[in-house]
Amino acid sequence: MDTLTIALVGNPNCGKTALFNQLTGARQKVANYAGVTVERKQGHFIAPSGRKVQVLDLPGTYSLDAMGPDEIITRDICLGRREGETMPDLIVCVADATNLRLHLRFVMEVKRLGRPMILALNMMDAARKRGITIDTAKLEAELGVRVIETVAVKANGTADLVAHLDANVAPHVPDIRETGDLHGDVRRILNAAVVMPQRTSLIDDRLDGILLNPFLGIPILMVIMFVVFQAVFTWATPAMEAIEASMAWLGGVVTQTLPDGLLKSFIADALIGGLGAVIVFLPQIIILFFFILILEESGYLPRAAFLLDNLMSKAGLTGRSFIPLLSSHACAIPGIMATRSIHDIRDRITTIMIAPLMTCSARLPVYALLIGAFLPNTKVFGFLSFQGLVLFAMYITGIFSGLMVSLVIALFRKDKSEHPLIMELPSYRLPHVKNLAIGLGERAMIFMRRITGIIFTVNTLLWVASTFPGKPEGGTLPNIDYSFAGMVGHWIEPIFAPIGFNWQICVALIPGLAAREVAVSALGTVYAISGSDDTVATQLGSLISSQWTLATALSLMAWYVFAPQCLSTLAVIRRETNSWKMVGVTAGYLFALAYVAAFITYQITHFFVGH
Ligand SMILES: Nc1nc2c(ncn2[C@@H]2O[C@H](COP(=O)(O)OP(=O)(O)OP(=O)(O)O)[C@@H](O)[C@H]2O)c(=O)[nH]1
Ligand SMILES: [Mg+2]
Repeated sequence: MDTLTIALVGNPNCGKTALFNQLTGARQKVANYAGVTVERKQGHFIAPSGRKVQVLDLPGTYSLDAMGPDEIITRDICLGRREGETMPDLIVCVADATNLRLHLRFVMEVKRLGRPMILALNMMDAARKRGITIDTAKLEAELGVRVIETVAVKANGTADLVAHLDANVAPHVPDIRETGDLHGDVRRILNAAVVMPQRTSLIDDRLDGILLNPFLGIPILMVIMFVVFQAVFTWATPAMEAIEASMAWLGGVVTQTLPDGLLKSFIADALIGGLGAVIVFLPQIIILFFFILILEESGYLPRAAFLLDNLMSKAGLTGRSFIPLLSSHACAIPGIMATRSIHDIRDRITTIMIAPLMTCSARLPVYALLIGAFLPNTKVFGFLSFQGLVLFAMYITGIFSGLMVSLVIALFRKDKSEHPLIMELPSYRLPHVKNLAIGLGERAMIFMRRITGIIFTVNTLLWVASTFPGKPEGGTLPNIDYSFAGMVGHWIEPIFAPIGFNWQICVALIPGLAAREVAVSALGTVYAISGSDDTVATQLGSLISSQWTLATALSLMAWYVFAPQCLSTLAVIRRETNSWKMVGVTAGYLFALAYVAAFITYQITHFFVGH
């Protein structure tokens, strides 16, 4: 069968990726703000007749003027001018039906390319709900382009589009009747084909009146963040206890049934003690992402950017840095990739350098372990979880440090030009329960894949290094003290003694360089191996709380705010900046800050608490 290649182009946030996912069954990130997609993505589907349709999803652009790199890339791809890229047989221009005034301009620009195209009039559900009536036939006639209605977030919302692509109609090249007056053309077409309701979206205006209110805006933002971290601690408890209990049960079974030896040690110490220590945090990760996904879909996030713009520009950051920094709270890697939308190179470098300071979800297990083990589970004012408050403070510390570092970088900058924030505020939208469930399932899968992938691998290596060469004749200490890992731990301990880290933490920090949560599994393994042979340490929290001082725990938390304990982040910095020097500078300053912050935290706590 023949293959049809189509490219999805359009303004940001019109639903290209949602359409792409719906067509191809992919799971690319969709969110309700501009600039979500930063890399071209390819996929395909087989239409009912057996025809293969190759689909290309592109980053959104506001125009095709050769202004910025994104615009040039999109235009070149449409025209088949890009090396290694086949020219699409058909351009599917996607437009948001609720915002045609803006989006039609882009359609007209695509038309001028003189390539075969159709218009996917997306978000028709939202347009109908708002009382916008669009006469598709008229629109088609006025535009001279085939128009197909779509709802990219509904199961069969793309049926018409698929049928059209399948029908093997000869691709139609629109007639270019240049009037030269884009505005005039758009106005004429809108007048002919679209009837807008008297008032557009009362709900949006009302909500913005409250959420963007100069006095209420920031406090509301604070309350929202606050609630998120409260929920992470309070809602997760039952599920976490259930996982802990099953780990303990499993540990019991293993100790009773397996004979002493390497296999038993591997299962009990590395798998149950090590991986089990991380898996416990799955419920908290899910709850955190539950809120992140809702915030992303609702359209609130760009409003938060608007509220914080003033603060950010005082710290020398541009408004464009907001979305990359925000994504970095899930993971710094997509965050750093999202900096591609920042055109000013120095702004971009600053954003890349501070992205690792935003608290990514891999830090959650580390913080949650330490907070849960060392800080009292008390209520403040009778209803606020103290542990939730501390977690909130950890996130704020990350953001605040990022702003401070950016301020310092700005001091060294000669060019003080400012870039005002120009950002479209999308409509508010209720998240679809089904999409939310799919999104959460995805996050759970990613977490489990990390556990069975990198965490398992690195942790197994650590178990080997902690088990061999084994206890010498007449050795009195636990096995691990004589192992390779134990030797290395004792060897580097003096470097970390001033910040209160014992040798076990030193051992855990090394595999923890691969990924942050590995430190938790590594501590689990190290303590499980050190423990007596007939019990399996399933409660890492209670174990460390009896062996470490508060000063050590807080110092390790401070360390984790800054330390670049993630190889993938460093690799992506190298890829995005194409410079090892940037990797060195970023890793260097982050390690230095980590050491200083941990040192200060340790010494101060030690001084006041005395132990
Ligand atoms: N109600 C409704 N919402 C939609 C529809 N299509 C997409 N959305 C929502 O619109 C928002 C933007 O969708 P995306 O697919 O991320 O948009 P995009 O065009 O890929 O955006 P960029 O990657 O930033 O260029 C998301 O909140 C989607 O859930 C639709 O047909 N109806
Ligand atoms: Mg997209």
